Amino acid sequence: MIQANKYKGKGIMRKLLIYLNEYRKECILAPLFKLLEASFELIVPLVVAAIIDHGIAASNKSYIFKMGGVMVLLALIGLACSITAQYFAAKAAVGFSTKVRYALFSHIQKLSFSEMDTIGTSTLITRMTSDINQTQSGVNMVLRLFLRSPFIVFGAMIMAFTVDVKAALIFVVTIPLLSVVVFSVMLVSIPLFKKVQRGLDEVLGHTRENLDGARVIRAFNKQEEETKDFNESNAYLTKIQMLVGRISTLMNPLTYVIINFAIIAVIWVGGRQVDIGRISQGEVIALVNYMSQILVELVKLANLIITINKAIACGNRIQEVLETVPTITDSVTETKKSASGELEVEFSHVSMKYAGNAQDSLTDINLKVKKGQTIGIIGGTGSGKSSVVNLIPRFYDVSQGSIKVAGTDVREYPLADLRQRIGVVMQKAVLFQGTIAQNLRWGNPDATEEQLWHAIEVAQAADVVKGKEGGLDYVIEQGGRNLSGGQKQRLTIARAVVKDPEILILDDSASALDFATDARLRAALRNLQGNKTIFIVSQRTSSIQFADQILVMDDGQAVGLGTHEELLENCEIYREIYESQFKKEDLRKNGGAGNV
Ligand SMILES: Nc1ncnc2c1ncn2[C@@H]1O[C@H](COP(=O)(O)OP(=O)(O)OP(=O)(O)O)[C@@H](O)[C@H]1O
Repeated sequence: MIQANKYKGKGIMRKLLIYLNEYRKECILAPLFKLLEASFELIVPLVVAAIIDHGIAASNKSYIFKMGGVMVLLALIGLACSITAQYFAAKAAVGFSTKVRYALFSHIQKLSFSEMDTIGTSTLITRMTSDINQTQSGVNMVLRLFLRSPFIVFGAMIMAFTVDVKAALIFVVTIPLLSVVVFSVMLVSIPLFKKVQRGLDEVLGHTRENLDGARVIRAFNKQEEETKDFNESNAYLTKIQMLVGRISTLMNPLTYVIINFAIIAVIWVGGRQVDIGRISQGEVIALVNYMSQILVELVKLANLIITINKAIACGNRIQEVLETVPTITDSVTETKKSASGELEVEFSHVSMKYAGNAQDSLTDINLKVKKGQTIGIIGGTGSGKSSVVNLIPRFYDVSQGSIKVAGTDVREYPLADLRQRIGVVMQKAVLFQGTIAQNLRWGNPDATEEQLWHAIEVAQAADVVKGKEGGLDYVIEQGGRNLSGGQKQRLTIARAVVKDPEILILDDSASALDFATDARLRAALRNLQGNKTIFIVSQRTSSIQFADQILVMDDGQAVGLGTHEELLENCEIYREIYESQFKKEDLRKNGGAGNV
């Protein structure tokens, strides 16, 4: 379940239906043409009756041909109506799904990290793809069949009454009986269809996870186990689908038994009416035809209701995402100017809890960072280092306390203004399909080639770019898959430098760099123009030991704050980390570390 969701369950899919507003004309014309088609269909049994009574009975060939022609004409008009209805229904349904897809995509862009964490990427992909497709076919079917099928059922009954009241009474008994069978089968199938849907979701989720982790699966030789797991969810899906299939197949024998009995009754009653001269033989055939039409339409109606149910379920799931209120909103339109003094970033009694977590991930963090300072953040895995820096650009919001950037609370900035000041290099290096130059210009579309090369030099990525065919024009493939992890890391650092932010955050982003390159990177960052404030998150003391201040994190708490020397003196955790690594570095005789 989506936590931030404010879905109240009322007005099923109502919010989605506004996306049909622009297609009102199509929503009226499609059912209208379907009704026209149905009206012509209802005339056909009468034409057949006329052919039997006046053509065959009187061996009047020209009459048979004439009425045959009428039947063909009726069929052609019906076909034209049906195609027109299909055109309007498809136009409305496709237009609807395009708009919903756009709305959903735009809404997802507004969601903050917190909602993205809670909903999950794979769920969002399902909403964007199969759920929208399902609602699209629901809208299409509703527009075409929702009026048509009941119209034919009642129309055929009324036509039967115009033929003969006594025989038509059989319809009055048969229709409810048929309805009970058809709708009972439908009622049993609907929950099973929901299970099928869930089974499909599971198979889809399994496939996605497997494809995402294909390399790890092979590396760990887990292909067989994965195939076995997949088979299990696939077998479950097959089992449920077979069950639904079996129940649905019950519908045919049952309905045909009822219809055949009804037809026998019609022929019997009709025959007697023919004997006493009240109706003709052709009219008896017309009654039989009407009975068959009713059966076909009731079955269509039951399928339609199943499709509607599925569409509503999918529509509600889409609506849930659309109704998820972003926790971080961009309500401020103008940055309030405050006297910042010399402080660039200030944490005051900051605590933070992730949605769905029982405990705070950060507790009472205080930190004052002056303009131009370099801050190192160190601590064990899961100690809260990334959480600290993620609060500065408001990827998440504090639960308590406040964070100020240049003297103003981060919540009082328009988000774009705040994030424009900050360059973030995330732990996971992500690049997008396009040339290296295009990727580097993400934060500054007007950057000159000279600026790009400067940033590349700073990020120690010159060898990477020069080594690629085309240099800056080298095309990075989707997800940066034609680059190594370290190459990606360097390019993401260069991308942040091109943005020329006031505050630069490097979240463990030099982990793939060797010590010497890491040291050169830090020296280059220090020499950047514009007195930048730099946050370096790292697990390596060598990466942060020459920072102006070092924040030591442990289990969400700041257990130390000071310079390297001060911390060695009075912070046990820092000392432990340093000593454990210092010895290793010493053994390796790595002279590159710590020269900044
Ligand atoms: N998106 C999230 N949702 C829920 N809990 C989270 C989320 N991100 C982090 N946490 C939790 O918050 C705590 C701090 O995580 P954080 O990522 O800040 O640690 P870290 O020090 O950066 O770790 P690492 O060095 O391994 O990256 C951890 O216990 C983690 O499980």
